[in-house]
Amino acid sequence: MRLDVVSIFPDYLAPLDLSLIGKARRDGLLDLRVHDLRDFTHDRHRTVDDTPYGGGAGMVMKPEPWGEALDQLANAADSRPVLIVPGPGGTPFSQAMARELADESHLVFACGRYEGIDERVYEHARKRYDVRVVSLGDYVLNGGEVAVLAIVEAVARLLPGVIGNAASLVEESHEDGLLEYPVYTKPEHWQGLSVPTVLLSGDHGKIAAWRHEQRLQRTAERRPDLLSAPAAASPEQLQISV
Ligand SMILES: COC(=O)c1ccnc(N)c1
Repeated sequence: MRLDVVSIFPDYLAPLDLSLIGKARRDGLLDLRVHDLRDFTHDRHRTVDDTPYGGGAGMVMKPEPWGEALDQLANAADSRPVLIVPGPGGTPFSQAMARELADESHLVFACGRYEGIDERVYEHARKRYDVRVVSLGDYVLNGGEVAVLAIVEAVARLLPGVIGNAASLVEESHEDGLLEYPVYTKPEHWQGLSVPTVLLSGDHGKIAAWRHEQRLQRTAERRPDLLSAPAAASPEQLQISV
């Protein structure tokens, strides 16, 4: 997968050089390139923003640098890329969206700052990209970079070979509509607290059943909305106590 990120703060994306994502890049599983938007300006001050038409507070990102950057990246694409612009007014990001994006061959991320990007950039980009505005939740950030870090990690970890043991992707929260079960490791006793005995039994059937029950309990307690989704049964139907 090819990923391009355009930002006026490219150093914000440095964490993508670390850990499993960094290893995936070094192993050639991920072709991730970060670009400085100011490299697509041509004035002495490398200007990327200006005052908003119609007045109002703050500054708006100018269309020319974005247009040049996105045209250049589209020219480098083998197929129609997906352009993801993180923003509070976007489609809520989800594990399902992460899985969908993991099947794409080329993702381009535009990190907005200030009061946002001139709307004509979105219109222009739609000629060559599948444009999607994506939100991490109902809150506002100063820029799209933090959201890009989250989205790239959620997507990249689903790519073959990125996570050493693909089995660890199974039964994760949201993978099948339920939250994950509680996990334990040595020591068996700690601060007067012990590991549930079923996990020491060696009975894999009982352990699997206990873990599934725990997932249902946790989901009912923390995210009952997931259980009320059409695809899932209700707690009563699942015959669990809440
Ligand atoms: C500038 O970007 C944001 O404020 C943003 C991006 C993604 N999700 C959000 N909830 C906010």
